[in-house]
Amino acid sequence: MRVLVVTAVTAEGDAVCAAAEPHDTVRLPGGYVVHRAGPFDVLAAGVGPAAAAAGTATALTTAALAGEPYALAVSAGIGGGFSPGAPLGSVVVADAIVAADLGAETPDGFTPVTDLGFGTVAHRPDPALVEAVAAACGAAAGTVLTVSTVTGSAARAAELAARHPGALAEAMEGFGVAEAAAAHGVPVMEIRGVSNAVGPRDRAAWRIGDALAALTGAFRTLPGALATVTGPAGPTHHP
Ligand SMILES: O=C(O)c1cccc(C(=O)CC[C@H]2O[C@@H](n3cnc4c(=O)[nH]cnc43)[C@H](O)[C@@H]2O)c1
Repeated sequence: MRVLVVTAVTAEGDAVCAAAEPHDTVRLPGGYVVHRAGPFDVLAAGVGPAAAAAGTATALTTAALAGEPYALAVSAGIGGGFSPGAPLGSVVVADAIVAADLGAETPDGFTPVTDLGFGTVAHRPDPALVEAVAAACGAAAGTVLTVSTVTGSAARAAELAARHPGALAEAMEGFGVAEAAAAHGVPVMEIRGVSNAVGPRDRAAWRIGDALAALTGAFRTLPGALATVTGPAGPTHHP
């Protein structure tokens, strides 16, 4: 069973690869480079949902055309944590991957695109998979928001928390990975090591090293957790 892991940057990809035995590197169309370690094919696709979707779609399409489709796509990296549920250095596993700013501003406030009659704003990973992975790595499970603008104020953090009561973290790629995975009928997950608090900008308080170490720890437990839910064949694939 092979798992596609999509990160934004190389440092996050390295943290995932550190959890498994590295083997080779594969080049994909578009200049993408996939580092293979244990069951993980790790692709640093760039920052933001569009880059994540483009990279994920390229990897999934390449694998499908080769007759070796992925069993699971995982969006992984560092992220901001909502207090008090997601402290710095902890891990969050998404039970919902939600595009928090995909919509329209109206006189009554933000309106998601789904309320306007089109699109999708949420993907929900398999609950059994979420539960098993979160339990194995000691993570909290909750909504992970995908934003195109990093939250930098208490007011915006409060607005997001009010609109998404189950939100534990925010990052910038999960929804892009999930959209591409959904288009290919491939199950999706999102796993974040918490590097900073969602709220007022405070770069001195970031704990990127701790978040990356937590990510490595989570990926060490992932193969065992997946096996308990799916068996050796991996999650159900819907071509
Ligand atoms: O300059 C800032 O104030 C700032 C604050 C947080 C994150 C950034 C980034 O440019 C990192 C974006 C990168 O890392 C993920 N990430 C990490 N923390 C957050 C967050 O609090 N909100 C959204 N994304 C975050 C994200 O997935 C990107 O890949 C700058």
